[in-house]
Amino acid sequence: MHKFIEVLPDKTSLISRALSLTVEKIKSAIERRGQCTLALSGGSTPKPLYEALAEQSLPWEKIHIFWGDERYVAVDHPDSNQLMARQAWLDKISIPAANIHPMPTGAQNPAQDAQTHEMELTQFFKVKPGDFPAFDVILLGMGDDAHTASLFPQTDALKVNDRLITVGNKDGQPRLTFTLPLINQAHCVIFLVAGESKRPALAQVFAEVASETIYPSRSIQPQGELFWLFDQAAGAELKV
Ligand SMILES: O=C1O[C@H](COP(=O)(O)O)[C@@H](O)[C@H](O)[C@H]1O
Repeated sequence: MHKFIEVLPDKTSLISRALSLTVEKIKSAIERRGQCTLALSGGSTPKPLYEALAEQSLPWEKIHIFWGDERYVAVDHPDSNQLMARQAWLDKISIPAANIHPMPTGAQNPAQDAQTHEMELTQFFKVKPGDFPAFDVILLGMGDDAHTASLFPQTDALKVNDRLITVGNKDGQPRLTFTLPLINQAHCVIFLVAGESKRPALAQVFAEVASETIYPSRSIQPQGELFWLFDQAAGAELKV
């Protein structure tokens, strides 16, 4: 793993750096393999990045969009990660509908939807059951509790290592999420972390010793590159 840490002066610079890095990684995947597989994060931090990506001129037909996690709500629900990305970005560009691969949430059975999406990924990447595909780029955020994707502290999802997709648990509410081994198979993972409220969790994520069960973002160790991008408010006190 190659790890890079950057503390940007403010949120605007953070988004601008995330934009240039994401575009660079998308282009290099397309140059190498003819397409890019990109997994999105949800929450509030990446919205301006998605708005900026909507203004880019990229070969959208060569880009396949996935989500690293999804709240278990209907696609038109305000909490939907898919809805946020569609409104900020995907509905504004000419991308083939077949290139958008949302996590399904309609079966009223999270385990069944997780299994359906697992099959979609297995077929898309043409991997054998039990093998983990390598995404070109996975965007991640980190919550104040150090969760990432929907891998929350002290939950069963953290222990799943034989599947691509599992059911996360946010205070008793189900979510769908990439598993740790799927994230860690990626060529490039980019964390975007903004705001002072993230400082206590970050101190533990970057501490020499701390629990990965309590601070799940510590477990993100991809085989390729790992970028941690912070704004000053989040990263000011980091000792790295
Ligand atoms: O619930 C979620 O939270 C994290 C962090 O979100 P943020 O609002 O602090 O940026 C996010 O990465 C994840 O995808 C989302 O579902």
